Amino acid sequence: MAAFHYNYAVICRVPQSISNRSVGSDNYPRGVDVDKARQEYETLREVLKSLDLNIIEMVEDDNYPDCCFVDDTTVVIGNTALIARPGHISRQGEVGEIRKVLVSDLLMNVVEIKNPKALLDGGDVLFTGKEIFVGVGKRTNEAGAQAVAETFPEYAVSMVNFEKCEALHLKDVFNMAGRSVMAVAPGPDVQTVLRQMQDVASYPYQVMQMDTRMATDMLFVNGHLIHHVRNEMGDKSYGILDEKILWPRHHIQMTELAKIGGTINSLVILITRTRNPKRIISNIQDEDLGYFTMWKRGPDSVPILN
Ligand SMILES: CN(C)C(=N)NCCC[C@H](N)C(=O)O
Repeated sequence: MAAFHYNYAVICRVPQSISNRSVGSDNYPRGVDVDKARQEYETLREVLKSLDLNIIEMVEDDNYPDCCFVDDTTVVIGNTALIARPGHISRQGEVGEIRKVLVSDLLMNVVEIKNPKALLDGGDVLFTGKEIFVGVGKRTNEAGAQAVAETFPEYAVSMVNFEKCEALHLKDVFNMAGRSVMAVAPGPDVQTVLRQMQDVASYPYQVMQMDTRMATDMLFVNGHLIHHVRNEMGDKSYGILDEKILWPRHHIQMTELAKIGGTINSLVILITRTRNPKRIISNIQDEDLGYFTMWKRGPDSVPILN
């Protein structure tokens, strides 16, 4: 199977309201340090920019304190985007702006979930490049997993029972670190889910066992691995990466956003956008779209397509 080369990354700025209104901020009575969270986000944005990606940066919306965690709002593979239905009610409205970006700017084939009972967080969907695993647990139910299977019939889609896992999202504890290397968090609850995945997997993966949860949070994009700085993930896990990952690595900090469940992978929607024969794009070619584009009213805003 050809390796995926992503050409777009959709990200969203960190809203001020994340400080004390995000899901999970109750655990931090002193609030999240928004300036620090924004620095973390900006560092990630700069790394993504260096990786041959067109960046679509959405302006934050204080009505949605978790809006920067864009990965939960959609599942995108190829030219198709399934709009998620976040399992936490406060997050369901986030999909509106994402839908607009996917439809109007990126001209994707956008699919809506039909079953009114379905719940789906993108953070529960792990696309390995070859097949899809959907964790059914705190935020995603079976009907949500079913919607993924119906939307992407060209891939094997396996539902894994994630209910007993302590983590909130599947991608808090499983992530791709390379083309067939899967990083796995420690803990018996995670190992139980891993066994389920191994039982149903259609392809062999090399399991890279990490020794901290945070060390598992990473993003593999265009042959590069973005992960945490050494002191955040622990020396042992860092040593594992040194030994196993022979492709370029980028080290960033994510401690502030992690306080409210944020991860590196949760901040990015990666897209491989090819020409879509069903929709006509006025004379503009991908190459003309600009290196750094801004959705909505940002000061550097550049219209992507018109
Ligand atoms: C793996 N992914 C996508 C995530 N970890 N998402 C972070 C969501 C955090 C937010 N406070 C929430 O509770 O929804």
